[in-house]
Amino acid sequence: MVSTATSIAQKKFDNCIMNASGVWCYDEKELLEVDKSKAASFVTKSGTLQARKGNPKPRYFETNFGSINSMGLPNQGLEYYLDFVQKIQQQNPNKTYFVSCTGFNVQEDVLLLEKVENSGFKGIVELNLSCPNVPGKPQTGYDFETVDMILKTVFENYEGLLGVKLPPYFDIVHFDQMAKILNKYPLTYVNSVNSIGNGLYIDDAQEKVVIKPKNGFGGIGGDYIKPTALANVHAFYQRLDPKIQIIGTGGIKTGRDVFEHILCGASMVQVGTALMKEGPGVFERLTHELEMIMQSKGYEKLDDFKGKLKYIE
Ligand SMILES: O=C1NC(=O)NC(C(=O)O)N1
Repeated sequence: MVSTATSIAQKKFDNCIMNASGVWCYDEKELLEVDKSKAASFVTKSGTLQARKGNPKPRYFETNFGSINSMGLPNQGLEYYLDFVQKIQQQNPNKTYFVSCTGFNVQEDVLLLEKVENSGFKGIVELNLSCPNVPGKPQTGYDFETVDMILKTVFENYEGLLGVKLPPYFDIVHFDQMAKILNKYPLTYVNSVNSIGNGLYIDDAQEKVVIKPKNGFGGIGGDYIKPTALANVHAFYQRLDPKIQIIGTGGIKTGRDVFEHILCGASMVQVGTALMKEGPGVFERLTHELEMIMQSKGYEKLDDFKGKLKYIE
């Protein structure tokens, strides 16, 4: 009998597949639907200090190969998500939940994590360092000195479980430099990747972009980004202290994609575009497909193949 169970920071999950922050996690209704699905857990939309309306619509568009979005961090505010998770935690005391948050500067990041600690939240925090869609705001994950300073400052006070959501990197030297910084801190996990920022999708018939914000520039997800996602998962798996686990996000729409992310070193995978297209039923399908692949290969548990990607000698 195969098992798709996994653990992050000794927190056990009966499955290794969950939602990606930003998808099906905006409000209580969506979060409850993911909670009731076959997903291992849920992560909330990145909460900011104040609730945000986000960018003008249309701000999300699906293509045959994925999606483009410039949501602009629409969210109910961190406290809404903390209150909701506290409530649902009472009903499921043995389940570990994830709350995502993001500040617009280090002071905000510290404030957000203070709010988390004061709320008594006992799950895992995902600090989003990679939203590409707030006009005028950079993707923090590409500013290495700032990431170093944020983590140094945050860990001076925060003592809970903390993961970071990173943008995709495209240069081996950047993997080296980023891993050197991340290895200095007691991180629970690194989540690679967020969308590939500032792509452009065009409607040829209308000769027009398909989303309104930023003249059509938006984060790319789906099939387009799987090779990049797998490379980032494996690059950090190769470089990070084994105490820092990897969550793989990007391009997952079949059990094979889940299998490949785990083969690259992921302990958990998150689903964005495919969840947006299919709804929370996607978790049951992906779990079944992964189980079939494991069975056909004689693997009983994730550790039988996690991180065991072979190279050509
Ligand atoms: O981190 C994010 N990544 C995305 O691709 N989009 C959202 C957003 O725009 O809110 N945030």
